[in-house]
Amino acid sequence: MRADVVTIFPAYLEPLRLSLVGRAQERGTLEVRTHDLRAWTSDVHRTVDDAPYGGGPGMVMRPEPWDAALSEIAASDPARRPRVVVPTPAGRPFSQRHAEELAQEPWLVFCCGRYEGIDARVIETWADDEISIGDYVLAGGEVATLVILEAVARLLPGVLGNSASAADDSFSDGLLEAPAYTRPQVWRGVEVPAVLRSGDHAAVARWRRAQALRRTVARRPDLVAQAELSDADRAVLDA
Ligand SMILES: N#Cc1c(-c2ccc3ccn(Cc4ccccn4)c3c2)n[nH]c1N
Repeated sequence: MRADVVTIFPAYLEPLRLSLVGRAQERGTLEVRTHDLRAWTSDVHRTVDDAPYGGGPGMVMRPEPWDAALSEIAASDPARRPRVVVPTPAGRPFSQRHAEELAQEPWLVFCCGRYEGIDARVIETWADDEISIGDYVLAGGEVATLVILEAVARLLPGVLGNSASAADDSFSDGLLEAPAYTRPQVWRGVEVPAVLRSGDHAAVARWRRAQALRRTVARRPDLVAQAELSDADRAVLDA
C-alpha cells in the first residue's frame, strides 16, 4: 500500500516511522510519502488560508494549493487513482469495518486540514471519504490520519506478528475485548482468574466471550445491538 499525506505540518507525521507502521514501511508493505502543502503555494508568504465567505471565526484553507497538490500526487501514478481520505469533524465515524475497507486499497491519499477546514469545493472535487475519529474537535487532520493509518496498517498482510492476529481484535467480532492478565499470578493480593490458568482452552474461550459480552453491555450497548449473538451468548446476558 502507498499512502500520501498532505499537511502544513509534515513533522506531525514523524511517528509513522516508529513501531508497527515504521516496521511495515521497512518491510515495504506500506510506503508513506508526506508532502508539505505550502510547496504548492505561489505567493511569497506561502499562504494556504483566507477569511471565510459569510463571515464567522477563523480561516478556511484555500482551494488552489490543495487542487495543485492533489493533481500532482494523482498524476504521479497515472495508471491508478488513489482513494482520497479527508479527516473532518463532519465525517463518517471511523470504525474497524472502515479500517478493513481502507486496508483493501492499494493507494490512499490523506488531506490534513487545519484552521476551520478545507474549502468545500476541494472536498466535493477530490474526497472519496470524509472520516471523523470521534465526537470531539481537534485542531487539524494530522492526529486523525495517524489513527486511521495505524488502524489500517495493522491489518496489512504480515504486519502483525505471528503471536497476534487482527481477527482476535476488539470489534472484529463486534464486541469489546475481554480483560487480559499476565504474570505475576497474584499482584496486590488480586489473583488471575483460575480459568485462565486451567489449560482448558474451550473454557478460556467461553470465559473471555462472557466477559466481552458483559463489558460491552455495560459500556457500549450500541455494539451489542449490532453483534451476532448465539444462544449461549443470550444465556450469559440473561444470567
Ligand atoms: N477526523 C477528525 C476530527 C477533527 C478534525 C479533522 C480535521 C480538521 C481540520 C481542521 N480542523 C479543526 C476544526 C475545528 C472546527 C471545525 C472544523 N475543523 C479539524 C478537525 N476534529 N475532530 C475529529 N474527530
